[in-house]
Amino acid sequence: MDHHGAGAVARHDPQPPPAADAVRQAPSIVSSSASSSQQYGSTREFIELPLSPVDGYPSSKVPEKTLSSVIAGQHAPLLAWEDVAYSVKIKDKEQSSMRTLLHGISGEVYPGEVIGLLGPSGAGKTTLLNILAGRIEGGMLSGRVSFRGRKRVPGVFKRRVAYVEQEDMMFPMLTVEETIMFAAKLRLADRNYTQLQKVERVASIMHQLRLSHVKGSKIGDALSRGVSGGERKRVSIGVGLVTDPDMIVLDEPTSGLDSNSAEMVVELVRDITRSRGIASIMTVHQPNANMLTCFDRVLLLSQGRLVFFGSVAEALEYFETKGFPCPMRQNPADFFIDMMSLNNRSPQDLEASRRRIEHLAQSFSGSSKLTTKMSLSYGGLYEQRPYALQGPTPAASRGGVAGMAAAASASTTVGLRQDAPFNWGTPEADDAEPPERASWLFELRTLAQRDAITTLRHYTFLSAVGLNTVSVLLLLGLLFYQLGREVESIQNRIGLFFALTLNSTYGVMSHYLYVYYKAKDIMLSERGSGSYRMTTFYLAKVAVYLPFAVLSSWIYFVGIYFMAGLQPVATKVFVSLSLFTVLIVVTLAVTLMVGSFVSTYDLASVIAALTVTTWVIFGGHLANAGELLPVISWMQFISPAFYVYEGMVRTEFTGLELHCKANNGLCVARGDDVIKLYKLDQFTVGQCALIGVCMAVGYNALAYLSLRWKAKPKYLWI
Ligand SMILES: Nc1ncnc2c1ncn2[C@@H]1O[C@H](COP(=O)(O)OP(=O)(O)OP(=O)(O)O)[C@@H](O)[C@H]1O
Repeated sequence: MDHHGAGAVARHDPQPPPAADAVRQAPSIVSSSASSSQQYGSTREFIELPLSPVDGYPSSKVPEKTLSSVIAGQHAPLLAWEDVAYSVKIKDKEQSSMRTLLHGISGEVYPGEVIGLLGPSGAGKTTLLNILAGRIEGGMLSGRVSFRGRKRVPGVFKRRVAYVEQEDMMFPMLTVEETIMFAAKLRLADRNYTQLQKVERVASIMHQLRLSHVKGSKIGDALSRGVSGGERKRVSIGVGLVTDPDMIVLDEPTSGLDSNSAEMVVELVRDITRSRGIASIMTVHQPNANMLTCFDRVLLLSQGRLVFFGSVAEALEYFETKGFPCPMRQNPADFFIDMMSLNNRSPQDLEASRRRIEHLAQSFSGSSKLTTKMSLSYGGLYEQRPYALQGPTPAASRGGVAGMAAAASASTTVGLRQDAPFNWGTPEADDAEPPERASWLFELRTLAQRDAITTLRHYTFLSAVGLNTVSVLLLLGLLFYQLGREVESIQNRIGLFFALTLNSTYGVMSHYLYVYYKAKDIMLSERGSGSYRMTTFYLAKVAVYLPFAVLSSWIYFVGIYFMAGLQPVATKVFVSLSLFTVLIVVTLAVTLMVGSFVSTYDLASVIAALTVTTWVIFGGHLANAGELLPVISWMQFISPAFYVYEGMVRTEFTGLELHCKANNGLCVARGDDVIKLYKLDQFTVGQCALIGVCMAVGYNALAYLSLRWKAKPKYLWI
């Protein structure tokens, strides 16, 4: 049977299909956020569904408000894509060439529909999903994608589409409720939603995703036990749902889950899709037969080519007409994957499988192109959607493969009137403006609050900082204990300031670089959805990290100062501590700059260590500041350690009277002479402090700019 044949086009007003007819369960509306236009599935009522699966095909739960209204009233696809092709440059030995990962893929998804992207490994599922979600970077992209009948506006699209990544990017130390609540606070404008409304929305999402019983549990990770993998995935979905999106895009939501959890995730996505009248597209590596029944349509990909796009029942029938019937009792998904996989067992098998895939892709491309053209180029005509908007009937789900095939024959293809012509040009006014976002101050407060909680619950980090503080205090305090005023104490005093400079810079870099990378990974994922601004992210980090860094270093600085018996003069203590604080601020800024600029933690830690080493080498202690070769002497002037070290040494030695044991002509009895001897008299203490403050401001500005530059998504849009 040719599904696209003109004979199959039902040119009549759309009628609810049998699956929707079977709906008899009255939904209860618990909240409403009607934001979309009528044409694109405006039934955005938050409809609470019974939460446990019912016997048979779950579409019996689909409320009339959603599926039937989608079919009867909302005609245009939510997202449509035409001739999408994608290639990347690959380097093979000396030569570089282009490799095409997707060959002219077309399709569309309607409100209320769940689409499954299936195919063997390497078929291009994730690539296609990323293109449709507006998350593809690099390479060459062509074709057209429309959202709500118009060309996509990146700023609007990314806030109307929830993208659930394969890796769950969440803070392990936050609870389930906190994770979704922070997402709600950051993504919903504080002007438009009260705190109570956000709390209610979060509670409702947790209820719908069956997370209420674990709302107080931590997310966890490989190092700390938290919620189960299935629950974590549902939290990721919940985070995406807080903005009440028009579509959810999920990359391998079942990966790493046991079959029960995987099924539950897919079923919940289907329920949410139906109840909210939104659309869902997901890649699933190997769905079982039950999961397959959750997909209204499957898009089968092999070798980057479209092999089939339609309901499972239609796919089975289609393959049968092509001479490939699905064996009895075989999971249709496994059958599809077998049909689309290259068989490497022997050269003959490989060739045969290659020909089969080629044949299937070619057979489908002619027919699919026809329907795509029909669906994209109408103008008030009655047109047929390639496939009816209906899941397999209850008979299909209960009857396995045979049931599905029977359902396919029995199904009535619904002709849909597509009133609104596609327009690939300028978006409509209401689609051009992104939804209002949280105010700058509210966002900063929320991010700082989240950072403070995650840092305070990061026990490994806190232990590392605590251990460093205590061990440095004891080690340096005892090593330089009560230096006295003998002339030998000059070396110890100089050594102590060097040790303090060295330790504070290494300590800050090593501790904060690691936590920053963890937070940056989550930020990059959240940035893809336009969750918050870069300024608030950066300032929140500084606002939370700086007090930790400064307080911990104050503890050992003040302790060591008095243990070593440095000059107990209030102004000297204050000036030295201030200079030391400036060094901590600059070091943190450079840490954030390296962390923002360098993509991987491994490389960043090497660069950070190199930076600190250079600072310390040119810090004025290891080499006499006045004796350096002119070609490298300038490096001391860009080292913050040099100014801080010089400032602290000058503060301590100014006015210091030392005792010479024997007057053998080598004794330097005045601290001021020591400063001259070490050539640490190039700048006054005030100048050192001022230059340090300027460096703190400059490095922070550079850190922010590099973050902006590197974190700016470079997605390709068509
Ligand atoms: N940027 C890239 N450069 C080169 N090759 C790439 C790139 N991105 C993807 N590929 C290749 O394109 C093919 C399709 O990748 P994709 O991740 O989309 O497959 P998939 O169907 O999602 O596979 P899986 O189910 O194993 O995740 C693979 O062979 C992959 O190696």
